[in-house]
Order: sequence, then C-alpha cells, then structure tokens
Amino acid sequence: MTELLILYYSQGGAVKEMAQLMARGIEGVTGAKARIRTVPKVSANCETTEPDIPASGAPYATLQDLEECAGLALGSPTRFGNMAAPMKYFLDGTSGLWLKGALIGKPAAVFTSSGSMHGGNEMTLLTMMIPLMHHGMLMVGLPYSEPQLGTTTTGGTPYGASHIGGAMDDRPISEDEKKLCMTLGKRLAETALKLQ
Ligand SMILES: Cc1cc2nc3c(=O)[nH]c(=O)nc-3n(C[C@H](O)[C@H](O)[C@H](O)COP(=O)(O)O)c2cc1C
Repeated sequence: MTELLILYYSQGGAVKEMAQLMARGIEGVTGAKARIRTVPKVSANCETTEPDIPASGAPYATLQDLEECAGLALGSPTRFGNMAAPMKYFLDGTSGLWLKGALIGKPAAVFTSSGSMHGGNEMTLLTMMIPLMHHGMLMVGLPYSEPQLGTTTTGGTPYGASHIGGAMDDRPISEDEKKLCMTLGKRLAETALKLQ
C-alpha cells in the first residue's frame, strides 16, 4: 500500500475538514492510503510544552512520517497571507531530512482556508510550496480540465485546494471546494503511484 501523508494545522476546524476530504480523494485510488497528522501549537511561553499525544484528533507528525510517506499534502490556515506559525515551525525542524535529501522526487500538494476571498489564500498556497521545493518535492496542482475550477464562486485554485470561510468563518465547505479537495488528493495519490 502506498501511503500519502496529510499534514495539517487547524485552529477552527476548516483546514481539518479539508484534510479529511483530501484523505477521501487519496483513498479513492486503488493502492493508496492516507496518513493524517497535525502539528502542535507554538507559544511564546517556553516553560510549558504540549503533551506528545494530543487529547483528540490526529496524532502529531514526526520526521519519520515525512520520510516514510510516498507524497505529502500540506494544509494550513491563511494567516496574514502566509502559512500559520505552527506549520512553519514544524517545517523549520526538517533540516535533517533536507541534508539527507529524503523528500527529493516525492510529489506534494498544498491546501488552505482563509476568511476572505482576496485575503491572500493564493499567496499562502504559493509560499507553502517554497520549503517543499527546497526539499526537492514535485508540486501537484489542479488543472482547468476540472470543471469546478472554471466555475467556482467560492474557493479552488490551480495552485491547490482552498476554502473561503467568511468573516465569521461560518461558511460551510462548498460543493466546488469539496470536489477540488478530493480531486487534489486523488491526483496526488495517482502521481505518487506513477512515480514508484
Ligand atoms: C492571526 C490570523 C491571521 C489571519 N489572516 C488572514 C488573512 O491574511 N487572510 C484571510 O483571508 N484570513 C485570515 N485569517 C482567517 C483564517 O485564515 C480563517 O479563519 C481560516 O478559515 C482558519 O482555518 P481553521 O478553521 O482551519 O483554523 C486569519 C486568522 C488569524 C487567527
């Protein structure tokens, strides 16, 4: 079985829901399986640390998860037009993998949720790609042959999957957003299988 790592951070739950949709897309591909992991919050208070195992939800990712998986889907909320600090903090701890070239040639895809339509979600997707490209990963996006990409009035971009939560973050994931999340997971899994 080819395992794909879905590594996400979510505070309000939108990116977490997108991660589950990505997993559905991955597991719709014969021979592919999703491994879902998250990262802990970061805090300016260095005297307390999060427990090793979160009280609920996905386990925290380890470097071994990245090394073992055949591909990566990376998800983060948009924060000031960029990925959230906990995800960046986790990625900043991957130098050992970079030195070994452990991720070179593996496919990767990115997804995000933002409050507003033009609040930097595409910038977040593009900048999330940068550390992955330093690792030598091969980016997988969404082509315009996916009809939802041309017609969506919510999220969905060629650079990756996106969701627009609204100012109160209370908009459900739209049908177009759902379909594009699942399609991105499927494309990632199919690419990983072809590359093996
Ligand atoms: C510190 C902070 C910064 C944010 N910056 C942006 C932003 O630049 N653009 C935007 O559209 N939304 C922004 N948001 C809203 C989040 O992207 C949005 O609520 C997202 O859906 C949260 O995902 P989650 O439910 O998975 O945590 C920000 C939220 C926080 C807390």
